[in-house]
Amino acid sequence: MAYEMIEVETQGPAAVIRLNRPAALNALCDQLMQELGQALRAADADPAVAAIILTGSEKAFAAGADIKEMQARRFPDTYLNDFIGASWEAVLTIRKPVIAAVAGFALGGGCELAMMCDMILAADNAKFGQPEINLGIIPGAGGSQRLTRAIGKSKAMEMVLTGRMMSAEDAERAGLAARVVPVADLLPEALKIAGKIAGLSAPAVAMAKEAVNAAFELPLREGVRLERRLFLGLFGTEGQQEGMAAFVEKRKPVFK
Ligand SMILES: CC(C)=CC(=O)SCCNC(=O)CCNC(=O)[C@H](O)C(C)(C)COP(=O)(O)OP(=O)(O)OC[C@H]1O[C@@H](n2cnc3c(N)ncnc32)[C@H](O)[C@@H]1OP(=O)(O)O
Repeated sequence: MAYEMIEVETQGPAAVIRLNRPAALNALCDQLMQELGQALRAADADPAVAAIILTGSEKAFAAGADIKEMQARRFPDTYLNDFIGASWEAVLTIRKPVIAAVAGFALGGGCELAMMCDMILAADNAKFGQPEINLGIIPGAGGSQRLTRAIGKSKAMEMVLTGRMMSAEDAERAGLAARVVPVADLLPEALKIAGKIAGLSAPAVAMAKEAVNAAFELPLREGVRLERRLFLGLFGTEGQQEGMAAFVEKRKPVFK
């Protein structure tokens, strides 16, 4: 598939999707989001891919939705056409783990896109923010909800109400980013995570992802029930048999 605004390459068991619109700091215009959705679905369907890495440039993961494209939009067309609709939420429909490898600016829709991924690995120059308030709008792709759940009300409120950016170190401390690594190590570290996942039991990985993501959607009791069903369903899988046999036999498991 030929794309104009993203690049896709396979590195070992990982599909690396790179946002590539440098002149606009990877601003997320309609075309880019359409291409991203297609690339994500293709990687999800590819049996050779165990995990997906979504990244940008050293200067910007993405500086948000394309302001120049949004400038002329008016209600009620915005509501009737919901431009932040299916194409923005494609990443939420992907069943394989999606790692956001974030360097530089992750602002507005860029921060929201990163938060829709399963984990955020941050380069030490990453800057997260929801600066929509400076444009006379508010976050529209889940920022007010996901950021608040990730870092708590007070920190999220300060960022959303003032547009203040958060450094990579602060993002790690607050629980937004899993880890901070030197910018030069960002992709290699993301590839290491993908490699580790690729060596595990695929059904267990898929169910682990489903269970953790359910924590954002379900009340505790329902979430625990879902986890229990998934957990019990793994017994008898090749992965469970191999994993437990390997432990008992004091050897490394080999998952297919
Ligand atoms: C998802 C929803 C519902 C909403 C949103 O996401 S709203 C957008 C939120 N994001 C922002 O408000 C960030 C906007 N960008 C900036 O504030 C700055 O560009 C910066 C702080 C990220 C970087 O500043 P810097 O001085 O280093 O670079 P610039 O000269 O400002 O930008 C370079 C180049 O990129 C264009 N650009 C940057 N961000 C966007 C954007 N979000 N949409 C469209 N274009 C963007 C910028 O205009 C410039 O290009 P030109 O020189 O051709 O104008």
